[in-house]
Amino acid sequence: MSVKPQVDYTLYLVTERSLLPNGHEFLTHLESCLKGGVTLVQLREKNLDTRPFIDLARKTKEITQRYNVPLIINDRVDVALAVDAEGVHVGQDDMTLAQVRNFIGPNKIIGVSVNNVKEAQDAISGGADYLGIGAVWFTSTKKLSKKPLGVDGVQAILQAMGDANVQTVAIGGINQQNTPQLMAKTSVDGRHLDGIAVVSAIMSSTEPEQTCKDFAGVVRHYVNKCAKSGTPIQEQRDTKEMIENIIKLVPTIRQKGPLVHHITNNVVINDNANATLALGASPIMATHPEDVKDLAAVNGAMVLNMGTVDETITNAMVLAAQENVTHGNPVIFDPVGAVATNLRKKVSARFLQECEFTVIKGNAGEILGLAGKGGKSRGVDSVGTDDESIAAQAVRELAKKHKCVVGMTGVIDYISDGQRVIALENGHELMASITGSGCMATTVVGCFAASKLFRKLGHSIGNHCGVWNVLISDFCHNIDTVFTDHAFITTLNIASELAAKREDVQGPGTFRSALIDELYKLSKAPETIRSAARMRWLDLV
Ligand SMILES: Cc1ncc(COP(=O)(O)OP(=O)(O)O)c(N)n1
Ligand SMILES: Cc1ncsc1CCOP(=O)(O)O
Repeated sequence: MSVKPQVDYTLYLVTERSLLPNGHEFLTHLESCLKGGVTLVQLREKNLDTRPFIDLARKTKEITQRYNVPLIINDRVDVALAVDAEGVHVGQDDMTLAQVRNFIGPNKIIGVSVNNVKEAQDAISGGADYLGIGAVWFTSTKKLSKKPLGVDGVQAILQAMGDANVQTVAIGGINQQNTPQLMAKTSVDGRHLDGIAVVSAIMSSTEPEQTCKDFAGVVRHYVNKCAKSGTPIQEQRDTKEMIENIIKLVPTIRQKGPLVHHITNNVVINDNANATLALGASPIMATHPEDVKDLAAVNGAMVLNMGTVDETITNAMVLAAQENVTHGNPVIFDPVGAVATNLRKKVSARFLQECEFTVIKGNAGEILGLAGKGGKSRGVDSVGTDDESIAAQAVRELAKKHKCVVGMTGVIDYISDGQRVIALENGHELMASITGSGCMATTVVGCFAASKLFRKLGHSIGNHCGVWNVLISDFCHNIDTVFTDHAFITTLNIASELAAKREDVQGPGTFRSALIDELYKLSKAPETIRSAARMRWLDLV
């Protein structure tokens, strides 16, 4: 009698033949994926009659068997039995777990789709071997009947599971850009995802072997860290390496021209749009809820700036944050004047409660205030702290609490992912003499974050794997990508130093124009950043 196979859930390929690139044959594509490190395969055929389904399953199993990788059949117990597949995956509307177990016996694997804590608990008590938690994000592969969970929703399910003996994968909208974020943010207190289940980003890849290597490398990186420490410890990377990454990424913004949707304050709309253009990204400054929804489907990043508080705009911003999260887009929040008035305190509290941010970036007064460390604002101007350890604690605690990257701008900028804190030391005092320089820093973070999300209408991310291979190796294997995004503020700070040095700059008015020019010049010749950038890690207890 066969025994239940040991399964490695790291990279679970769920098939969808209609997504194959032109000229790719299914079984050859599958074999490349297995060579690239796929550890589990699910044959998912929604429209195939029984006999051709069995034929395909048999051919698929011949290949998976050669790679020692288990084959799971989606929905169809009869097909699984016919080819002696290693297991079956069922959803909430399919045959029940108990019925499947009766048919296929105790030594086969059963996976169950879950979307909330109750479904997870039922599946666990019913004896599921693994849970497919999703959809994490919006996906065009499957019509979703429920709102995507977001990373927070996945984490809530994982946490509620405690130490239950069941494996977990996340599914839905997972691509190479959002995998590090998903893995890092869901690894808490010893519980973590065991892997990811991916359809389109692998099935539509023109370089499936490399794509799978990249995915598997990222997932393993986080799973291994978690196994060692309970919560993954992020390394303090060599700052020289970080600077080289910035230099490499700068031109990709212009190459890709990603859309960066801003809902920002009345004072800085024009400067924020021009800074976006100067870096080679494409600004759109739209506030209507209908626009917000459509744009989320094509957006590279969402920049939200609460400088002009107004109820309609606040509602649009909350909607924009939520819509963009369901599409897996980075959302960057600038809590302008967060603690300046009672109204702003209420509004910023609402944002933090209702939205999931990738990055929160504010001045010292705002960040200290949100972190409960006594920050003050005079109007929207910062009244900060000269004490580096207070600044560092504030960014770190806020980042940990909201599970995102937090940056505090000022003479020195402090950035944290909840563990590490880095100080960026470039910048010029004239920045404080023009309005909206902090908002411009938020825009710069948005442009860099967007440049890694190569969304094209109607195309899946998998088509851009060539570019991804370069980026993934630089950004994903060692670090949480969003952390590096924030270090890109360095680019603006260096632009301010270059602008201030110019002979034609006589004061704030000329400085403002020169700043945009220097940002533009840096975007064309980023090597200048190499000798100019100054950043250092802080060692905190
Ligand atoms: C690993 C994994 N997780 C979830 C699903 C979704 O299954 P289901 O809800 O049954 O939807 P369909 O895949 O049948 O459309 C899955 N297939 N795999
Ligand atoms: C089958 C399934 N179940 C929940 S989301 C999903 C589709 C995931 O596809 P993709 O990886 O292309 O987003």
